[in-house]
Amino acid sequence: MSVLGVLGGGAWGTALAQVLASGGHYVRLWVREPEVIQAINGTHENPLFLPGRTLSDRIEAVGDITWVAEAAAVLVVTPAQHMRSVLADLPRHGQPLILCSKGIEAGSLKFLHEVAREAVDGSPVAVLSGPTFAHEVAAGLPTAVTLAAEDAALAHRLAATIAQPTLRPYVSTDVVGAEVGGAVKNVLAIACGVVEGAGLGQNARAAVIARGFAEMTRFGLARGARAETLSGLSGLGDLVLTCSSTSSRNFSLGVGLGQGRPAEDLLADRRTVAEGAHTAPVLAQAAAAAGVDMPVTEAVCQLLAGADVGRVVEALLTRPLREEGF
Ligand SMILES: NC(=O)c1ccc[n+]([C@@H]2O[C@H](COP(=O)([O-])OP(=O)(O)OC[C@H]3O[C@@H](n4cnc5c(N)ncnc54)[C@H](O)[C@@H]3O)[C@@H](O)[C@H]2O)c1
Ligand SMILES: O=P(O)(O)OC[C@H](O)CO
Repeated sequence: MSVLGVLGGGAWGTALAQVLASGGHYVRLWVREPEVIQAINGTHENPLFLPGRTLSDRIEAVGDITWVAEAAAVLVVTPAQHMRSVLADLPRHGQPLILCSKGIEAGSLKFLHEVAREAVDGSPVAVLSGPTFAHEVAAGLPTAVTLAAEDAALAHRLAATIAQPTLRPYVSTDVVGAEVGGAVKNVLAIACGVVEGAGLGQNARAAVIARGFAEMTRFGLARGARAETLSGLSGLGDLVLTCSSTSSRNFSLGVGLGQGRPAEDLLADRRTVAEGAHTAPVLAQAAAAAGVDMPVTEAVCQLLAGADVGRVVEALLTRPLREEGF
């Protein structure tokens, strides 16, 4: 068994640490919040981000990022917009990085694997993504993910390292495809939450999932993703999960928007991240730059900016008719 590093002691970093430690790995978990470090090392719990789960004593929380640098591999689980600054402090040992966050960097419009390559020159980069509610993974419930790296041998090696009886990675070399699915589904989950919050019905939710998947596919193909990745775990799989459950922070944010509550109120004071709120405007810019039409994403941007739900829905439904397809 190896010593593995995890950057980020939120729900997902903690859940990944837990499933890896339960399989026998020793995990060094870099955590920003001193009170979380104290709780993990003292009472084996993370009440702030993953309440109600007793954690393995093979997890050691550390506040000094240099302590995770020499791990056999480092899982990067920071919010997308903080990945570059966190990685800037990671000493370079050529250790493989497995990116587990979902988003696109604001400003640069870069995918996270591009951010990581720039921030940690010389480290091989992989992406882990898929339908993975943290509390279920931490509870040992069966979960399957995509693990993508351009170097197929690296992807297979990392998959063998992280695979557990309850965590089954499927290997891919389509890094862009794995990233597109995770980033776009968060925005579409907000849209599905709006449908729920505004009481628009289950037909409307299915329509948003199907047409949202069409727009995910359009964008992904334009950016070099492969269709089979987009219709796999990290794309359609995660879209279906996140668009169907209030366990999703993005879906829940959408429910609030659909009920007419302002985004700034819904986002104020929260310690947890709803990545779709950050990704939506960045994705809209990236889509415009690629010449891709993403009407559901545009609608989410308008709702986050305070537009009236009824007007946004009416505008979506009365666009010129078109053929079905991507
Ligand atoms: N929670 C899940 O079920 C889940 C599953 C798959 C992927 N993800 C992705 O994992 C990433 C992390 O999400 P999470 O759910 O673990 O987080 P979380 O919402 O549980 O916790 C917030 C995290 O943000 C960190 N943070 C806040 N401000 C920061 C800063 N300035 N610099 C660095 N870090 C800061 C906190 O330390 C904490 O780790 C996101 O991209 C998310 O989309 C989450
Ligand atoms: O709670 P959400 O909306 O951030 O979704 C969590 C995971 O990304 C689901 O795969």
